[in-house]
Amino acid sequence: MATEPVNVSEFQELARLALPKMYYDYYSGGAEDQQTLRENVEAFRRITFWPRILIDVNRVDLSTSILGYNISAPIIVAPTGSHQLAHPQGEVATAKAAATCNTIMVLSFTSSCTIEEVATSCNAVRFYQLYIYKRRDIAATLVQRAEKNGFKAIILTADTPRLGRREADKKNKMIAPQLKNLEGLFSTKATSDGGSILEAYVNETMDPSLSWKDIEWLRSVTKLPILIKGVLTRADAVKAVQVGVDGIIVSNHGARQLDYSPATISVLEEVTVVHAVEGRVPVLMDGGIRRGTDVFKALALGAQAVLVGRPVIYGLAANKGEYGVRRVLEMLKDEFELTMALSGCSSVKDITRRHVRTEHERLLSMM
Ligand SMILES: Cc1cc2nc3c(=O)[nH]c(=O)nc-3n(C[C@H](O)[C@H](O)[C@H](O)COP(=O)(O)O)c2cc1C
Ligand SMILES: CCCCCCC(=O)C(=O)O
Repeated sequence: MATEPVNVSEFQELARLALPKMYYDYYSGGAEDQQTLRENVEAFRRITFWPRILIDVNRVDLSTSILGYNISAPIIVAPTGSHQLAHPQGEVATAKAAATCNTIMVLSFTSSCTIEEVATSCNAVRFYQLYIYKRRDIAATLVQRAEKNGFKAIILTADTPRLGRREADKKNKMIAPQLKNLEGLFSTKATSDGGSILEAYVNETMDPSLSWKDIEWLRSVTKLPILIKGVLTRADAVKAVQVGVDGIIVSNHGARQLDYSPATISVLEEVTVVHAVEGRVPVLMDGGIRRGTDVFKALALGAQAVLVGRPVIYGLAANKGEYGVRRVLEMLKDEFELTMALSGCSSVKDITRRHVRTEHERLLSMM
């Protein structure tokens, strides 16, 4: 592609050209038949707008706040692993872009750069994403390091008792992550029987017995707010509120875990995660956000903000580092701003359920 990308999706092809096949497949792939991977994007396309006219949109304010932190737009960097496979500056470049765009970065447990490197690189508001290994002391140590280094919340990813079946990774014999954070604490060596080494590593280390009662344990090792990532059902949303989490992330892990789980935008309201929660804690969502219109749709259906995974990596990988990530975030913000103006919303608070029509409503209207 000779010209500069004009939308977020165009970064994907640049990333494909820039990356070794093993890494590109790891970043872009989903589980098994990749049905949920396609659906995460397609489900947004089935939602249409009910725009309002003759409303003063001379000034459009995208800003919002999450857990009390003001951000320039409800678009946050999702936790994704191994950024140094995409660019030598890894998560430091990503964090700097998040800081420039005045948004939150969620640093992955599987980051290539350390908690300390990211913390000292810039002043982005940072949350820390946690996986819990069989060796619980690892989680406790990392949470405490994140807290000491100014991270503002813990995101517990709860959808990965084992790794999803990612067939490209099996064929490519995907390597295990280089987890610099674990140096001196825990080995990242693993052997596989000829398939994905990453998968073998995860299945050896992750604690599949993790359960709701462990939230209490996590509370006992940190004062930071705890958000649960991976909620897809009303029952789990209710449970999460009952056990006292400080926020919920509706996510299917970018379709990398259980194939044929629903597209996240389709359950955000439909499974009434939002209704179940009834405003008691913030509800965020991720999966398939590729346009500013997607951000608007997610907010109209009750999310307070969205997280963006692959597009950030593609921006990073297109040999552009911090600049590429910044461009991705800026493009999404620009498109979101235009969507607000064309829908008659001058602030995020003005976005309501009445601004969108779901597939379900369209079908009902035909009966
Ligand atoms: C390459 C890659 C690595 C990921 N690593 C993590 C991770 O370490 N922890 C986590 O909670 N989620 C991880 N995720 C899931 C993302 O946080 C997020 O849920 C997903 O990417 C959102 O979908 P999107 O890529 O369509 O935006 C990863 C996703 C990708 C694509
Ligand atoms: C402890 C290693 C976890 C690797 C999985 C990273 C991830 O969430 C993903 O690839 O998806």
